[in-house]
Amino acid sequence: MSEIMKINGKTVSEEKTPFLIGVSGGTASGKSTVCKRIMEKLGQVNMDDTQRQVVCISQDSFYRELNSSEIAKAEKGQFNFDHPAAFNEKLMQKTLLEILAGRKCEIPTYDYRNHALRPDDTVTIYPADVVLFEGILVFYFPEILDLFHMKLFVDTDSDTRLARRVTRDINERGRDLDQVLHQYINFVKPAFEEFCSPTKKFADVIIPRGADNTVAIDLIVQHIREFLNNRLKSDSEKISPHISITRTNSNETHFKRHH
Ligand SMILES: Nc1ncnc2c1ncn2[C@@H]1O[C@H](COP(=O)(O)OP(=O)(O)O)[C@@H](O)[C@H]1O
Ligand SMILES: Nc1ccn([C@@H]2O[C@H](COP(=O)(O)O)[C@@H](O)[C@H]2O)c(=O)n1
Repeated sequence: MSEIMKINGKTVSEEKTPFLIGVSGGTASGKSTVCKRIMEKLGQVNMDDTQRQVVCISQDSFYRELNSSEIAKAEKGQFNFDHPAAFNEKLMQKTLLEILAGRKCEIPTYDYRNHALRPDDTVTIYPADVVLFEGILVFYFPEILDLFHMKLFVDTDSDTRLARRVTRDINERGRDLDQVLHQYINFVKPAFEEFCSPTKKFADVIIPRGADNTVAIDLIVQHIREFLNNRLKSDSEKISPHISITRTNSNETHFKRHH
């Protein structure tokens, strides 16, 4: 018998509810890189999307649409993308609730060069056992904060973050140096101090130095592995035909979900 539980007033089967992990931290702190390392260590990277047990979603997919005057500002580094009002909070919450209810979702990808979502370039998020949701303000909105089963904060020195951000925004996001620095000094840094940094207190685990901190990442991976093994055990006790398990070596376990 599957347990029935309520998530924000909605009834869902606990059996299907993924373990939702929030990953926050300042810009360029290494949130995506930490998530990538976790996925790699769990053997979840080179596999078909439909078979993944662990998936990662970026909060950037929930930036709200800008009007033409806001886009003109954004092009000059004069729009505040680090303020909570830049996000579509309701859509973010609705999508996470769908995910927690074990439903398949379509999520748009974000185009940093044009400051817009790509509605025609969506990613399908298939039901998974563990979902990582990463972004600068994932712990800011109380109703979203409440949904996480585990909260990680990537804590990287701000000079290191600025240095990485300059290189990344120029090389990958089509920005020039003046624009990056103007945006950083006027919006990114003050908003980090006002909205992101205070949410560090909600974290269960703080990861100093981000992806360089292999000890912290290994501990988190171990915790996720235990969750997956327990779920697998209870699934196989019910003789589920939907999941198969392969152990490739003593440290790596590959899980496959058959839809
Ligand atoms: N430990 C690290 N050492 C060197 N470069 C890193 C490290 N972690 C991240 N980076 C680089 O810094 C930039 C930002 O990292 P990313 O993981 O995308 O941060 P975030 O998701 O927090 O914005 C990327 O170009 C990434 O390759
Ligand atoms: N059009 C946009 C949208 C967002 N940003 C910046 O991205 C940062 C968040 O992404 P990270 O990978 O760095 O966490 C945030 O600080 C925004 O300033 C942007 O520059 N342009």
